[in-house]
Amino acid sequence: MTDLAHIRNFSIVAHIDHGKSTLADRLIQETGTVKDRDMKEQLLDSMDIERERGITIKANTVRIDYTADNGEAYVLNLIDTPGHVDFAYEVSRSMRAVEGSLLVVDSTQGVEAQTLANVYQAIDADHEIVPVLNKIDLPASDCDRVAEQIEDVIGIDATDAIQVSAKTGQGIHETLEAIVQQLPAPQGNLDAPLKAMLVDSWYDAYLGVIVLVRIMDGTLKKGMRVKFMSNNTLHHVDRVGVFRPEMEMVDSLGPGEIGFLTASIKQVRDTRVGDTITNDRNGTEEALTGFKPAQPVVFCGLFPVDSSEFEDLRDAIDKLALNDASFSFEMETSAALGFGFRCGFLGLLHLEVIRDRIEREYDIELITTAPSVIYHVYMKDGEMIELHNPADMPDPSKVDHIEEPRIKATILVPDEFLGDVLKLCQDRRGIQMDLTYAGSRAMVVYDLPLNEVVFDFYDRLKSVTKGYASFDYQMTGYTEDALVKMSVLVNDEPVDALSTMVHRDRAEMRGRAMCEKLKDLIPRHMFKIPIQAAIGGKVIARETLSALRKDVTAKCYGGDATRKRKLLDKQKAGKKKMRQFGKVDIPQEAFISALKMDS
Ligand SMILES: Nc1nc2c(ncn2[C@@H]2O[C@H](COP(=O)(O)OP(=O)(O)OP(=O)(O)O)[C@@H](O)[C@H]2O)c(=O)[nH]1
Repeated sequence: MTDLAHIRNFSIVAHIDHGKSTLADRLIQETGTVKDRDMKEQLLDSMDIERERGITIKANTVRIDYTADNGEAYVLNLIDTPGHVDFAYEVSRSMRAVEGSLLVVDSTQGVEAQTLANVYQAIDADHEIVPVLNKIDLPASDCDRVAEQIEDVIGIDATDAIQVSAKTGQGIHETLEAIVQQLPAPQGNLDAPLKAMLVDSWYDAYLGVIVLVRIMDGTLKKGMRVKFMSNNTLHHVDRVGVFRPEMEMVDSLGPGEIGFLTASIKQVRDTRVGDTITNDRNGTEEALTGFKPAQPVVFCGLFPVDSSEFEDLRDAIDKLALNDASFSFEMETSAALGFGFRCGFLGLLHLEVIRDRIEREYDIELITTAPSVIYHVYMKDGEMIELHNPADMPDPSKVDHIEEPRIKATILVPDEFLGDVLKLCQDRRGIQMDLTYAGSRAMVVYDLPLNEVVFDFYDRLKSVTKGYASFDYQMTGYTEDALVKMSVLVNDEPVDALSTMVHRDRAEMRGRAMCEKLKDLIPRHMFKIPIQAAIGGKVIARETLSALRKDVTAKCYGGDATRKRKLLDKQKAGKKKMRQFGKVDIPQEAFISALKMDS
């Protein structure tokens, strides 16, 4: 157990790609926590998928021993937090477990939307904040400008900001000294009953659920019985340890310390993030406050391309859910797609990550239906229905009104792209709330329907600003609007998986765009195929795909039989990725591409 005065707990807050993981690696390396030869790049991004995408998804933790220039030995606990907007909730909970933050800003870029969102969370959690200007090895680095920006936009003193290159190691020693000197030591009472915060939990195939904890008061010991206060469940603690970053068992953890416990817990769902852990008898009276479970906000259907893989998909989803309490699912049947699952996610990135993992780790090809938000449908009889799937929309004649979720979006963008950003937000039914400047960058705040953002807003934003805009959002609440369900009929058969909720004023435009897209995406068949968009019984847009005999072998006449066979095989493989609707084959990518808008 380490005495409180020699502990420093901190997190690193940054915009995506500003170098948070690289800095963490360097701190670990500089202190000899990991031997040089064991050092892999981006040590804390443990999942392959994270490494490939270069984003940190799960909050990770490491305990670092550091002997400071004053000769004293300190224990530094770093909790690494994710940087993407979907995981804002994970950021907020890990913030509560530490007393300070390093605010990392890329000195070639400056403050971005997620810098702001994350630093405000740190300020909310009463953190002491140490500004760090990273990437000073790059010629485009401009520390004075960025320090000024931090002061102007965030309002914290950046005169003593540490200048760092996480790449070369310059400034790392100064960063470690600042952690020890500027961040406060944790407080806590060793003699009080155990009070520990459940910061995070995940499933490990060997040890069961691993629970990350921050000890507030008292002692957590191996062999003791503890109570999870939210549901009064009792558990026998069979291991206590710390991350260095690999697991190291210890006998106990005391106030201010961060580590983990295992207690033969089978499912992540049995551990609520933010819960208070105490002794089974004579425990603490007061639980920690302020935590709520993460709520999924984006829903979509996942169906196997090959319907015989449904059981494999169920298995994959069950396993993924073991480790991800924020991912929800239930079985769904679609007339068009057969058996599958309706799944809920924290946001689009979360959706993509889960989808990729199913495809890659479990080798199941998926059809993903259009993402949808949760609508509140108020019926004339006073009932309110939460609509997760446009296909389940009740009879409109019985509906009184519909409410949709809205968000407050903050976008930071260089001046020259401002016009395009305003147009994009306007086109997505946005209401401008604020527009300010920080140097040559504009900060715009918009009130937008979440529905207009979940799909391809982020992609569009990146493309109209050549990647220079940054974006962050928060849910604000539900408001009523003129929303209708638009169905799509291919060859007169409704394709339920393509149903969407749209604003009445835009339905026609959307319907037309969707029919045109589908016309390009669906291959020609031997008969004419009408493609229609409809609201209720009324067709609002129509395209016709003309008939064609697609003879791919025509150009190989008289020729080489193997080439001919190869072409036919290739065509067969292409077919596998299609689904039949009535008599029409629709390729998998149509379900997503048809919904992308060009505005
Ligand atoms: N030249 C230079 N490149 C750096 C430095 N620090 C980080 N990088 C590079 O910047 C990119 C992003 O760094 P990461 O550490 O992955 O950024 P991050 O903030 O952790 O990103 P997320 O984990 O996705 O939030 C990587 O390609 C790094 O190699 C630096 O000091 N100098």
